[in-house]
Amino acid sequence: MPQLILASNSPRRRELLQKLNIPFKALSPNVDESISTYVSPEDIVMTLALRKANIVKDLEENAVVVGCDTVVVCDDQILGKPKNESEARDMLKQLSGRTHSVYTGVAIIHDAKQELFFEKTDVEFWLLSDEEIEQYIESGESFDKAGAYGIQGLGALLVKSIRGDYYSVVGLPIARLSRVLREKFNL
Ligand SMILES: Cc1cn([C@H]2C[C@H](O)[C@@H](COP(=O)(O)OP(=O)(O)OP(=O)(O)O)O2)c(=O)[nH]c1=O
Repeated sequence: MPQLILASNSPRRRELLQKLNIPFKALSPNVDESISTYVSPEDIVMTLALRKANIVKDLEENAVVVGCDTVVVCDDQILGKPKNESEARDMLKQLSGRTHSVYTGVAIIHDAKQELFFEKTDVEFWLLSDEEIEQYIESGESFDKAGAYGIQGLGALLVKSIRGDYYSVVGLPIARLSRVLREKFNL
C-alpha cells in the first residue's frame, strides 16, 4: 500500500485526517500562495492545493499526497489569512450580519494520477458589535485562519447558521476525501 502524505503545516488538518484511520505522515509545503490572474474561488483553492501537493510529491516518490487550501469569499472578495489586527478587524466587520462562502480545495496525487475537488460551505454570521469583534481579535484566534475566524474555536459564537460541510470550513472535507481515497486510490 502506498504511503499517504498530507502536504500541510496546519495542525487542524492533521487532526482531521486522523479521523480516517489511515496511517499518514505530514510534510510542510512551503509554497508561494500568490495567484497572478483573476480566477474563480474554486480554481484558486484547487490550484493552491495542487501546488502544495506537487511540492511534497517531489520529495517523496510513490506516495499518495494530499494538498488543501481554504479561502473565504464575501461580496466577490477573496479573504485569506489576515496579516495584522487591522486586517482581521476589517474582515470580521465585513462578515458581520451576512452570509459568506468558505471554499476548500483538495488535490490528491499519486505518480501520474491526480484528482481535484472543492467544497463550498455557506456560513451566516450574527450581527457583531464592535466590542465583540475586539474581544475576538484579542483572543488571537484570527491570525492563521482564512476570514479571520475559526468556527472550531471561539469563532463558533459568531456563527448563526451553516449550510454544507462543517469540516471543510475547518480546512479539510474529510467525508468526501475518504470516499475519493477509497474509490480512486484504494486507500
Ligand atoms: C474559515 C476557517 C478557516 N480555518 C483555517 C483553515 C486553514 O488552515 C486556514 C486557511 O489557510 P490555508 O492557506 O488554506 O492553510 P494553512 O496555511 O493553515 O495550512 P497549509 O497550507 O500548510 O495546509 O484557515 C479554520 O481553521 N477555521 C475556520 O473556521
